[in-house]
Amino acid sequence: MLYQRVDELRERAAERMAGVLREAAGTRQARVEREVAVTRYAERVAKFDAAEKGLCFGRLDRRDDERFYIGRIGVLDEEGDPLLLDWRAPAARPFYVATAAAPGGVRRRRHITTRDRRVIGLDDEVLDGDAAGEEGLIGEAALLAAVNAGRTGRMRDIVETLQVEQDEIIRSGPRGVLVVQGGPGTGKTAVALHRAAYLLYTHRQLAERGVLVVGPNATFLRYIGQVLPGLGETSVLLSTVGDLFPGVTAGRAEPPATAEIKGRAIMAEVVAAAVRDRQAPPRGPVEIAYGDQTLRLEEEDYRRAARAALTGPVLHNQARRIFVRELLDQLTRQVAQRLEAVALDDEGRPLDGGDGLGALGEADVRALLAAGYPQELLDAGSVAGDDGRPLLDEDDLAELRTELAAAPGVRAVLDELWPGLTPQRLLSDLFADPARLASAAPHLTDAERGLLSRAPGAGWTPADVPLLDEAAELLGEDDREAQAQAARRARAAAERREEIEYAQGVLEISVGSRSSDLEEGEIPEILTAADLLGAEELAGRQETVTRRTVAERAAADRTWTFGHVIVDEAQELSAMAWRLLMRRCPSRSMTIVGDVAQTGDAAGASSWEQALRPHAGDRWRLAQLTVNYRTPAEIMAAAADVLAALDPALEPPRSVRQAGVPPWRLATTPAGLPHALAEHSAREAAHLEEGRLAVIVPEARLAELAAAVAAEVPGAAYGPDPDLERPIVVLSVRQAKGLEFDSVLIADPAAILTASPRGRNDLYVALTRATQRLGVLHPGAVPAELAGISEGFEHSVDNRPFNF
Ligand SMILES: Nc1ncnc2c1ncn2[C@@H]1O[C@H](COP(=O)(O)OP(=O)(O)OP(=O)(O)O)[C@@H](O)[C@H]1O
Repeated sequence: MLYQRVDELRERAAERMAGVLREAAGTRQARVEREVAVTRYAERVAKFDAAEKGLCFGRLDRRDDERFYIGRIGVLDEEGDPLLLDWRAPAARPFYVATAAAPGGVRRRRHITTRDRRVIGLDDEVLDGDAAGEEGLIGEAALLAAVNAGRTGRMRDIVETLQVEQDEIIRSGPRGVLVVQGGPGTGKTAVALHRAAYLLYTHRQLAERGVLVVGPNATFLRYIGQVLPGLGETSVLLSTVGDLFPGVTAGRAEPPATAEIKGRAIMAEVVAAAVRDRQAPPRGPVEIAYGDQTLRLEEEDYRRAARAALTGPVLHNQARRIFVRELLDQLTRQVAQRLEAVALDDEGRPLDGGDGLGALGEADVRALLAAGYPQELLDAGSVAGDDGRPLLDEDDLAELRTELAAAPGVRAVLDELWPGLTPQRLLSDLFADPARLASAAPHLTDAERGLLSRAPGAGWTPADVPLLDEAAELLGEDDREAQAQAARRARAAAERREEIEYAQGVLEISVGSRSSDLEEGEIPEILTAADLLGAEELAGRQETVTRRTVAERAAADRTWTFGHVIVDEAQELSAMAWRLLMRRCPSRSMTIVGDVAQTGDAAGASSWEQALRPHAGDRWRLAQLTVNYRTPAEIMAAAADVLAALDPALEPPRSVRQAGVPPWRLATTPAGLPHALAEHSAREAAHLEEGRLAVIVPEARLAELAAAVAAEVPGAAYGPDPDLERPIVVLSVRQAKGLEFDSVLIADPAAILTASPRGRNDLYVALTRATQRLGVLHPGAVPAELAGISEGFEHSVDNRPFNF
């Protein structure tokens, strides 16, 4: 019935759209109205399409005999009464929160499973007010089916089985900073994404500024990339911090120790000092070659100009305009005075022609000509008017000034004293010059400054991006940059005008021919772009694929501020990255999700308090997630040992189920590890059939061990941005963060432990990636933290002991 109704509504929307397109739209006003209507109908059609799979997944039977169906979208009948409630609607809420102990008017909750358009399963819970029947899980059967399902390399939405503690976070108001702390597998990522969908549905105005979702790397963003479009939401930009500076591709890797230094809060002061250093007074007077003359700037001249430039809170490049103007004024006066001095005697009378002009240099003569001195007066040897007064009036001085401003010697000195700077130039110059670094970063040690040093043009790293952003805030727009941007905008506007005209043509031809083919009232079966879109919209879509949505406009604009910002794996963010994100969200409407026990990055946070205090003081609220939906209890027990070694005060999350397969470990010889790993990878892969296997290895051994695995299992994915949809993928811990797999093999845990000061956190992350099976291969003795895992894998693949 619901699918039938959705089909009807979809057809009606398509029909209306076709009708609107057939209407003549002669005036501009009529065309605009047509476009608006067409866009609205096109959005409706798209929404119905997105909800096709699992349209309805629940039913609530109330004690008052009312019955509601819950689904991905809301659907009304002819009278406007609800047939299907959107999962985000307030009336749908009991589906997620009603329990046997607190049924809230609900008698029965039904989970409905569909495949294509057929119901293939029902699961009922009777909520009879019996507190003893309280299990703590909502829709247990549907939930367990979801968590046990094989993984595909793409995250799925969880609207059908959201749990109470998750629902509370998702529906929490948008204001202020909400921190969601939870152990591995507690659904933090899933909750963050559903919260984005909920906020966009409930607070429509958020769509205008869009929502930013920040994740740790490109692989992770691809992993979660389908969830929001699947929920019908597109006003969301997914990005890493490293991608938030338009025009810079932060593709270079660097040692973790360097990234750690770049992430420290003190780097804000280093960048500010680096900017100030570019405004430093010269040591002693500066001589400027100007034609065949030499002009001279005293330190005091510099200081006067700098004082004028820096009155009030101005940015470096804006201040430069004032500085340049002041210094040019001074130089103009200097040249003018010199001209007058050589041309007039002490009483202001013109000098004798021969002597006076003899004292003038070639540049002076040129300047005088440029300043409007009549050639004949110069020829006559006089530089003053008949009345004996100098002829350098305001206009003459202005011209002289223009000439000075264009003189290469003058430009070079101005550039030296107060250069126009882009963030890129500021940082390249800083990192390439030990003297600049020493001056801007006196609080770093020589060794730390050494780590920051690099040749210009080496390429940017993700940790550079917050520094570039910081610099951009202090520099303001560089003149050249502003000009280039204005030119780009003008070009884009011209191209867009052309495209609109072209699209209008396409639309008219297309609508004309289609409508003539159609019977009265018939709608076209296959909708083309022209059926769906108005000319302007069509032009917009053709313009460039990346300029279509709010999210994409936001991605191209460094100064864009978002309606809401969601940060995933937020524990990894450095202090400098936090500063950048806070600038993108002045309203501080933010959701921050993560687990401080999983922090692997040396620049990351060890407490939320420490990360957030500088930006939000104590004005942030904490919500906790406590149930692990990913890692089975057997594997979580092994991970808990590592967590206890990390900090005995930390509580592991409670697993929602057992897998029935205990984790195993196996000792190998150091030389035998690659071979053993490859063999076990092949066995696990064969065992898994449909699911996904991850082999997690120490970062330093990634290339070597991945090659060994790929030699045994062709098609295994690895590399900087591996394809997670392949059956086997070899990853470092850093790459595996936030991801999950049916089965996981960990190689050389001792090397993971010792690779960084946060080695235990890393091992904890690696151990908690599996949804079903876990094996550990350790060359030599087992690290103490893993001694609790039973040796040998008789419970695992094929019950045969297997030793290398
Ligand atoms: N209510 C739920 N119903 C079904 N599946 C769920 C539910 N909550 C979480 N899951 C599943 O549990 C798994 C872990 O979720 P998610 O990746 O969001 O956890 P996380 O807290 O971000 O983990 P980590 O900190 O390890 O990155 C996912 O497969 C997710 O779909």
